Amino acid sequence: MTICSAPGKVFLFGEHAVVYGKRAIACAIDLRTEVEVNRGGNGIHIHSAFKDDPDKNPYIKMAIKKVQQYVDIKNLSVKVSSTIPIASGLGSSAAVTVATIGALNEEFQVGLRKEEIALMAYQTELEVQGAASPTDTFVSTMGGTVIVPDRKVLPPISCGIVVGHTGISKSTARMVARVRALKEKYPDVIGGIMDSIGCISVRGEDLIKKNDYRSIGELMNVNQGLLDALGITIPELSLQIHAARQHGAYGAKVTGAGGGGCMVAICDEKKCKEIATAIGRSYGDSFITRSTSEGLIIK
Ligand SMILES: Nc1ncnc2c1ncn2[C@@H]1O[C@H](COP(=O)(O)OP(=O)(O)OP(=O)(O)O)[C@@H](O)[C@H]1O
Ligand SMILES: C[C@@](O)(CCO)CC(=O)[O-]
Ligand SMILES: [Mg+2]
Repeated sequence: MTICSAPGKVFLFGEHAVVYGKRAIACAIDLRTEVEVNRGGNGIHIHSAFKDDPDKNPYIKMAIKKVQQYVDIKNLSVKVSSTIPIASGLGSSAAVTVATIGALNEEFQVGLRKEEIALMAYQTELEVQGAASPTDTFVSTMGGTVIVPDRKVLPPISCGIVVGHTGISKSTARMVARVRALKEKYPDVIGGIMDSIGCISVRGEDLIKKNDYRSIGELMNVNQGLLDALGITIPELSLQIHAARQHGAYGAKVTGAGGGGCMVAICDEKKCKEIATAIGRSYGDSFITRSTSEGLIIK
């Protein structure tokens, strides 16, 4: 029996643009998905409290298929438990994929290194979704603050992080397809927006190294303006974003694919409670979280 867990994430900068090779920066957060694998039984059985997916666990099944390229897995039970809101921009699909591959790697002594697990998890997301960047799977495997496609790992950020959750679920695959259609229709216009988002992430690396959270927040706000231009913000997310800014956040934006799901604000730690309350009053729920260095771990 092996148990592994892997974290969710927030994007500071670069979602959507990263699908086109632009730079993005994301932080692992202290919400996690735990996967327990047990050999034996009769066939492959998956148990998860999340049962809404019409495709019935596509990420877990694809993750098992990837590991089956290395070892014969016939009889197996997989149990999943998670504190990451699903289909909400916090990387729940990456966390369940990374934790599954990590647990199988350990249980069947496949010998994959962390970089290889991250790559296999990325290929899993790519096959299930049709399009994906390596960001979510890389940050979930490595923890800390990551820069993609460079695959740099920096320490966790040390400011306050508040997440607003609209409770409106969305599908990453569908949002990525919508942005792609817009880009194909107006390649010159949307291409320029993608370039600008990439520039923000390039500036962001230096600011993160200097712990300049005020400037990081300023650029998160600029990034949000560009995400809005891509059409991925909904009114409920805008309410939460503006509530966070009005109550002293350094910056606030959508995290992940948009179309619903979550926004993220960064702030002085002392301001977290006030901002979380303001977000919750504007729409949906909110919670305070932390950036973590703990990526994929074996329990
Ligand atoms: N605990 C879980 N158990 C089983 N499947 C899960 C679990 N968590 C996530 N999933 C799978 O991930 C899918 C949601 O992935 P999706 O990429 O749309 O959203 P997300 O990863 O939460 O957000 P984002 O990709 O924007 O960060 C679910 O439909 C389900 O297939
Ligand atoms: C929208 C997107 O950029 C972020 C999803 O968390 C898709 C991806 O990077 O795979
Ligand atoms: Mg996902």
